[in-house]
Amino acid sequence: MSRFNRIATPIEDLLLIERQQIGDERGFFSRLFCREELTDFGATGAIAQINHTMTKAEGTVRGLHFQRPPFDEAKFVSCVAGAVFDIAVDMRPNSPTYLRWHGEVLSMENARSMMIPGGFAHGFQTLTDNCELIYLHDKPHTPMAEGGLNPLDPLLGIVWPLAVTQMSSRDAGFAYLTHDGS
Ligand SMILES: Cc1cn([C@H]2C[C@H](O)[C@@H](COP(=O)(O)OP(=O)(O)O[C@H]3O[C@H](C)C(=O)[C@H](O)[C@H]3O)O2)c(=O)[nH]c1=O
Repeated sequence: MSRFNRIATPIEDLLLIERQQIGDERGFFSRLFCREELTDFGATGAIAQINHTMTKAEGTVRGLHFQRPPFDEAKFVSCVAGAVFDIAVDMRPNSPTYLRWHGEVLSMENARSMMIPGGFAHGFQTLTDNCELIYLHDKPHTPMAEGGLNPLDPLLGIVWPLAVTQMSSRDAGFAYLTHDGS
């Protein structure tokens, strides 16, 4: 019996994964990831790095980040405390949904994760204080390959649920895209 329910999104290959929680009087047990069941995670299927972030204030935006090929990484993003509006932007040049974004609420309560293939930029906005995210990456952090999109870029047209209360200077400094996506 699968521990994960896969939900398609309007962007091909971008999946929402619902994790089964096995509850009892003590609370619940949940499998955060399973390579055997989620074989389509990443090109290699291997987990190269696991990251954990805590974001203190509601309304904070982190992202939108990506790594350029050959370091373009698949990410499996789960919210284990609080709730976030998680966004992925399709940056695959030949994709019919190139530069389209899709967002989902990930929270401790809804036990949902986003499976984001390589070729996407990722970011999120916190919907509560004290949000914690766990990221699984199939490639290591490679600063020289890192790039970013401005979360407020009008060309992307991302509708953030809340007024943006905090953003790193790096994220705020990403240049807006031009109409050819450059
Ligand atoms: C990503 C990363 C960062 N760092 C260091 C670099 C900085 O000194 C510090 C904070 O990095 P940054 O400001 O890039 O952290 P976020 O803004 O949360 O970035 C992350 O959040 C967005 C939403 C993502 O999707 C990425 O996973 C990741 O880029 O951690 C590391 O040491 N290893 C890493 O793998």
